[in-house]
Amino acid sequence: MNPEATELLLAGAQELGLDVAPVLDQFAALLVLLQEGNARFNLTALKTERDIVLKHFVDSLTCLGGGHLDGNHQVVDLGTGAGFPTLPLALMRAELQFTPVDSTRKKVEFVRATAEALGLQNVRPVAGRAETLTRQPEHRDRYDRVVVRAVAALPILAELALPFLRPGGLLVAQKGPISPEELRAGQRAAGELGGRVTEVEAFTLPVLGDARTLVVVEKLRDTPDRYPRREGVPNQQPLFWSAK
Ligand SMILES: C[S@@+](CC[C@H](N)C(=O)[O-])C[C@H]1O[C@@H](n2cnc3c(N)ncnc32)[C@H](O)[C@@H]1O
Repeated sequence: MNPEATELLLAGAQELGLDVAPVLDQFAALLVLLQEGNARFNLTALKTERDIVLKHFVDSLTCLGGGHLDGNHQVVDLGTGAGFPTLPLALMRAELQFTPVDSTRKKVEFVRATAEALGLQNVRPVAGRAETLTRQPEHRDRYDRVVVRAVAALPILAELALPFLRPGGLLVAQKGPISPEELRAGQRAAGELGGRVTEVEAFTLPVLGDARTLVVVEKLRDTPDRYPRREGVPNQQPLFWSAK
């Protein structure tokens, strides 16, 4: 990792109250693996070290804000893509057990190989769509937390994520700015699925100052059996929301 990127990672994490120094070598290794992976199969649009450090690594670490992931939790990362936020979070929090999920097999294989290369014991990737995985007993009502970054609008996330959670579990959604309409639809969808939006916290990304929102949804009771609807329907017909 070049000196500027190293400095930005340390400073960005510090702004979040985190010290990445003990795992700096692993972050540097992750950067190389990501760039190699990108050269083979276009995994992420971010190519420069500066962008990867700020918009993938530091951005992923903002999921630790508010302490919602503190503890020994089983965590699904819904729509992990090239491993975000799972990989940065797993480097920082050995006590969290991650199940990154993605419908694209080549991305899941990349995350598996990368976690192994980094020596991460707490990452067990799974390929599949959330709509189908949450119909399987080993994934339904099982997890303490779902984290998600940059996957879908809140009503869609609620339908895809809440079935993974046990009652009492939390969905922690890291998003850009959220419109009042999306939030209202998300609140109604959460209620329909057995949950409740408990927190909406606007903040800015360290160094860059981009607007972000952390939305937390608590699962209060079992999700009705009719959810999630079949593959693709949550995206095509989001609950309580027609804006796309
Ligand atoms: C824009 S990418 C975001 C990736 C990553 N979370 C990040 O922040 O860089 C969205 C990912 O979600 C996955 N995805 C979308 N809908 C999904 C579903 N229903 N089940 C599983 N994965 C899904 C896609 O395959 C894609 O890799």
